[in-house]
Amino acid sequence: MDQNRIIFFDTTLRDGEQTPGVALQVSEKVEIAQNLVRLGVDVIEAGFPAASPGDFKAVQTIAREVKGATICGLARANINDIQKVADALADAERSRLHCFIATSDIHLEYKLKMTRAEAIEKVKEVLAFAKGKFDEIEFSAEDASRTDMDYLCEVFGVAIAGGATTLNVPDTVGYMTPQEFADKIRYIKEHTPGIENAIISVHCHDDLGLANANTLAALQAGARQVECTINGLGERAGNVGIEEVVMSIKTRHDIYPFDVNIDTKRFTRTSKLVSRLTGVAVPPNKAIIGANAFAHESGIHQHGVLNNPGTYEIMTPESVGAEKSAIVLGKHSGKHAFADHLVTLGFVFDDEKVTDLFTKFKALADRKKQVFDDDVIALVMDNIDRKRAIEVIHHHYHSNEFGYAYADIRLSTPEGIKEDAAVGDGPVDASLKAVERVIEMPVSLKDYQIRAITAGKDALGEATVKVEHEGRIYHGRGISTDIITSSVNAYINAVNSVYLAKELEEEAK
Ligand SMILES: CC(=O)SCCNC(=O)CCNC(=O)[C@H](O)C(C)(C)COP(=O)(O)OP(=O)(O)OC[C@H]1O[C@@H](n2cnc3c(N)ncnc32)[C@H](O)[C@@H]1OP(=O)(O)O
Ligand SMILES: CC(C)C(=O)C(=O)O
Repeated sequence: MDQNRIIFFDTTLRDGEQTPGVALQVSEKVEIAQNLVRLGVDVIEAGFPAASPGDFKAVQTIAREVKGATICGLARANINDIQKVADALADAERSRLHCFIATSDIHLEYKLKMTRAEAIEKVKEVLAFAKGKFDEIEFSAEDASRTDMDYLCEVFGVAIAGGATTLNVPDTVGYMTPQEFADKIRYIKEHTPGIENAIISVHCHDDLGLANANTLAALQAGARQVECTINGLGERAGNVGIEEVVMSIKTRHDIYPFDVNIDTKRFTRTSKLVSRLTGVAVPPNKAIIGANAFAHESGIHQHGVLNNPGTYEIMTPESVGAEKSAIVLGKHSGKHAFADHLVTLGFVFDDEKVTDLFTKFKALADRKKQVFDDDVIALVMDNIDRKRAIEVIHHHYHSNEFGYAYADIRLSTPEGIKEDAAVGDGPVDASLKAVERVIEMPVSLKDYQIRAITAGKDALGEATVKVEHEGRIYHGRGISTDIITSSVNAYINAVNSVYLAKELEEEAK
């Protein structure tokens, strides 16, 4: 294999599942594994078969159904665990045993209650048992980064003699710093018998927020396998996220001249899938996959990005499969971004009018965390003396405990006052259907979200909707203590945006 090719070993389904509160079903693990193959990972650590019958089943099912990557199972240094991995991986296209034992003095003394010599004997014994049962054997020295270096090299030498071809150096407790970790990898390369025929792997935890920096430093020092997870999931502060390592290599290829075989355009969708199935939300400010990774809120940045995204973006959102850069209007936004946004909403004004609206926008933004499209539309409407096309005159609904709901609505529309009624699955569905019947405009609901924006029993509920009309997306937002009213208002606001855009288009002709 190419000397600079990095092997990606994904452990979302094993260390990632050790994230507190996460327990995946077999079918969910298979779905994630299939997506990992599409992403291009080389090895999938599908689980720890001795941990539970469910984990055994998951590893076995993935081994049977998921082709295109090596399937790996974790085992302690004991015969029973290794036999379970062998049984679970019997039908794998290519199988790998990942056998580990802790080697630091603190783990040996307090956890395993073994001497250094006994641990070495254990490695010899279990690898002799494993020999011939797998296509590949990986050996990990748990807590390697806090292990005496000469002892670590001795254990690795024994593992290589026992048939291991990948030697993993876990920074189990995320204690390393980049320079120090790189020095350890070089030391291992220079002092481990037989290492020239093996691959050095690293497995970095993020306890000090250094997992990616440590991984990259290890690669520079000669490691060629990276153990990682989707969304940086994993025990405690998690493992290094695959997207961070890959995009560091791709973005700084001048410093990290490595070859990777990962389809980076799949990062965002894979991240969303894993977040949905694990129930672990991705923080908005998370590098590469966070919702804000390509969002710009401040005027100076927005001005730069509008002229050339490269001023503030070191990779394109498309390269990681994210939606295009977002210009978020808020109190730090500037006039360039505001004027650009007016145009995207269909408003074209002279500079004097834009300046006047911008002053009012700044005053509004000082009072609100984020200014949405319908806030801007309302601001414009109030200042250009234009009536909203549709207003609610009356709205009434009722529903029963079986989910059946009825709603009627009376609206003032450009064609006069009109009313209609509808039934639906719940009061929101019935109310929006009633609105659709009245407005007779082909709009389709693309997104609908509801959230409480204040606390307590009288909390305000905010509904946001996205509707599509003739290939364009329009946004609407509504706020009320009654979430059905919020939803109807959000929908009507989005429809008003459609009317307004049409009016302005007509005027421009
Ligand atoms: C750094 C890592 O992430 S390692 C992977 C960690 N992942 C997990 O632990 C998840 C799955 N684990 C489990 O379901 C359980 O811990 C099991 C099924 C593996 C074991 O459960 P139990 O038998 O109840 O043991 P328990 O978890 O309390 O203690 C761990 C035992 O494994 C032993 N052990 C720990 N690591 C190793 C090792 N690498 N090799 C051999 N034995 C080990 C401990 O000494 C202890 O043995 P003891 O029971 O004889 O004292
Ligand atoms: C099993 C090993 C590789 C591990 O998860 C760790 O040390 O963190």
